[in-house]
Amino acid sequence: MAANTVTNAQPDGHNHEVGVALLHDPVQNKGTAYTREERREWGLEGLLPHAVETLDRQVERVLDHLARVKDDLDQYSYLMDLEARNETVFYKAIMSDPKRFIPILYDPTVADACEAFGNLYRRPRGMYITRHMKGRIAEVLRNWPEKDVRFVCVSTGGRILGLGDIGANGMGIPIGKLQLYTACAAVPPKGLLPVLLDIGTTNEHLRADPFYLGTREPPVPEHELDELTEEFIQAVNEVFPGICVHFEDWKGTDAIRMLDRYKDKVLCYNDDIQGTAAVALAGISAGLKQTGGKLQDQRILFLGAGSAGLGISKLIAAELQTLGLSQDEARKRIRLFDVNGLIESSRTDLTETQKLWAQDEAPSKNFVEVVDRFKPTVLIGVSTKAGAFTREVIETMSRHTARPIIFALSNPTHKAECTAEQAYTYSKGKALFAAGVQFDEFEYEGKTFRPGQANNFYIYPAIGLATYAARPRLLNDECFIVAAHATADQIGPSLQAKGMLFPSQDQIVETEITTATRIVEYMFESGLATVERPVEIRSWIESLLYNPTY
Ligand SMILES: NC(=O)C1=CN([C@@H]2O[C@H](COP(=O)(O)OP(=O)(O)OC[C@H]3O[C@@H](n4cnc5c(N)ncnc54)[C@H](O)[C@@H]3O)[C@@H](O)[C@H]2O)C=CC1
Ligand SMILES: CC(=O)C(=O)O
Ligand SMILES: [Mg+2]
Repeated sequence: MAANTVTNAQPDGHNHEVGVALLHDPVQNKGTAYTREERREWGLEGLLPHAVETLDRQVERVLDHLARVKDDLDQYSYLMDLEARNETVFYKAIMSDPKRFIPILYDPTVADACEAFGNLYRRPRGMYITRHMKGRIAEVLRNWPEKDVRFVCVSTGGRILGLGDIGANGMGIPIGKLQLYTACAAVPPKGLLPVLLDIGTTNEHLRADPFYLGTREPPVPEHELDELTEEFIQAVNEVFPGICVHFEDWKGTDAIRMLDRYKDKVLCYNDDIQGTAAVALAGISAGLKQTGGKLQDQRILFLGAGSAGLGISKLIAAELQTLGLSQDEARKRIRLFDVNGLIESSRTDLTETQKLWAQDEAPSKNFVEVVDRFKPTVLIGVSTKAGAFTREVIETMSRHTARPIIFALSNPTHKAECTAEQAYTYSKGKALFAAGVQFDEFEYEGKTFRPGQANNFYIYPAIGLATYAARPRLLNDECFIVAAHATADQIGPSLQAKGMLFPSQDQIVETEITTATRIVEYMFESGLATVERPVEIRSWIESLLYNPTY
């Protein structure tokens, strides 16, 4: 047995595992695709059934199996197991039909996977950095076997989708987000590291759950979180030089504070703030192409003024300034309404970032009243408040606006501010609608409406691919504005004619390569890129892509 599991030194200096160890290595394992010669060479004879199969046949088996699994969470579990057995088959299957698999690996099924994380747990994936490792984080990170890590997606679990604080159960999100770097933008999976920064959780129900896998403590106080994060940021940069830190699903105020602290110092971004902002800007731009309106003429109202709402507001205001408006004029076109009412200047509970958006106007705790008063042309839900876009809200908006643009971005499905059916019915078919999840097409008075999916997965994998290729010093807001325009520009006349606000998910890899190409061009033009500029950017990016093959 021992002789059957040792590693053999190869001419290229790398070790090649043999025997059972090889079959248990998901990156190298080819399973039934090993040829007879390979089976002899690598000590696999007798360890595999007789048949020698192609990769395509292996993928067919996966698809055939999944076609018979009814429950999405069961499909998710099967796919996670597949990835742990054979990464090549996993990505080949996912990338064969991204539209079908994005909702399984990611939003909305990943929400169920996170909620059941402790029950579903089978094997470790990614890294768990806890408060108890303070002072030793770099040492712990060195336990990760891959040395050339290019991205770390890190969450505290403090605000997972619209599910609130679910602590270490949130690990499903960094895992899923990084899987989409590969599935949607062909970023090689080798250098992707999911991390759960386990700072404790406010979730008493989970702390009492016997299957909970995180630290059973309330979260560390803010100053301790800041120290822990500072050490983490320094440690990942020391252990994995050139790494990009992707912040995901932190508690809103932590998310904003960390991005403000690190965006000009290290290569990092916050997907909920910047990625979401870009996808919203892309959707609004696409919507305006259909209505013939101009961004300068819009009145944009947000329900929710946390990391997503404030991030989108900032990027829209930046875009308006490039169109010639002053900062004040830009901000006047935007209103935010949070759990305590309209953000306006008499409020005493606002954060410094929220104060930037407070206008001198009458307070209100009544959302319909604010809709009636402000007459938004664009309504964006980032509140986690399911059903908040009531019939009254949408009817009031529709009275003032010929083609209301309505985005119900809160995730997962049961947190959306309204459904597609509600948006189209309440607006009498006038709304241009998108949600964080994909709603089905809807027939209204003989017309078929195609809701968009306004989800940051249209943006962050492209940012990832651009970053992977150009290795920028930093990522600035302009990278996200470029990404937004590149995404919107890919909705050509035929998609526009179908009322689509986002590109088709069938060709998501092509779409994100096109977006990444535009971002990389900007990175070279602005001096952010640190690698040598190639003659032809797109073909150079294409030469770097992951291709699931043996
Ligand atoms: N579609 C997408 O790509 C994305 C969607 N989101 C979703 O947006 C939602 C919010 O995310 P964050 O802004 O990061 O969270 P956050 O916790 O930072 O902010 C939530 C905001 O909603 C407000 N709020 C809560 N209950 C409310 C109520 N009943 N009425 C009005 N406002 C209320 C809060 O006061 C706060 O301002 C989440 O559900 C998340 O899943 C976030 C990022 C991307
Ligand atoms: C999509 C996403 O990033 C969120 O809902 O948090
Ligand atoms: Mg998120």
